[in-house]
Amino acid sequence: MENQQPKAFPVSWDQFHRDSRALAWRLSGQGKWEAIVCITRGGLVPAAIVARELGIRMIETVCIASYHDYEEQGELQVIKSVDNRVINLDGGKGASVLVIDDLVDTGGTARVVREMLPDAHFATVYAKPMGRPLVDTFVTEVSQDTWIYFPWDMGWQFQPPIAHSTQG
Ligand SMILES: O=P(O)(O)OC[C@H]1O[C@H](OP(=O)(O)OP(=O)(O)O)[C@H](O)[C@@H]1O
Ligand code: HPA
Ligand SMILES: [Mg+2]
Repeated sequence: MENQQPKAFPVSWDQFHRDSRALAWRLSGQGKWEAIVCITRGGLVPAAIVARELGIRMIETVCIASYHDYEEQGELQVIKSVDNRVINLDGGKGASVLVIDDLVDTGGTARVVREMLPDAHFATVYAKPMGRPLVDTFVTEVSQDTWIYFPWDMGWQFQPPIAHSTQG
């Protein structure tokens, strides 16, 4: 599918690992969480890295899909909600829960999860300006007109030399 966003921010596995570990460092000074709720599918990878770094072994998922056709945002679908055993930890509003996703873009996904767990700490690796107010901790901000290319969506491809694209 053709890229709709003017700017591209490609992320390698190595960079994603470093950025997720940087997120864990930022979180490590901010409290103790009993459980991680990761927003699938993009949140699965940073959640694994943060869980390893912070020693959290209770991992729950909330399964949400909104971008059904790569860069086209469709209707937001909650495929699976948060289990009551996790919602009911520590007062029922998520005070001891860390919610993790790969990024916030418009903030639509984060808003839905915040309604489920209003007191949870919300963390993402990347944030765009529209979604940023919904996130408590993130690592890198990119502009709203940037598309982030994650390593699990990418493959090796021949790159034409720069000179070819600058020739008349
Ligand atoms: O802030 P928003 O505008 O809601 O966009 C951010 C969400 O979109 C992507 O998920 P997507 O719905 O594409 O599903 P995926 O995680 O399975 O790729 C991304 O992983 C975030 O969860
Ligand atoms: O910039 C993005 N990259 C990948 N997935 C996304 N889902 C929403 N925004 C993005
Ligand atoms: Mg997602």
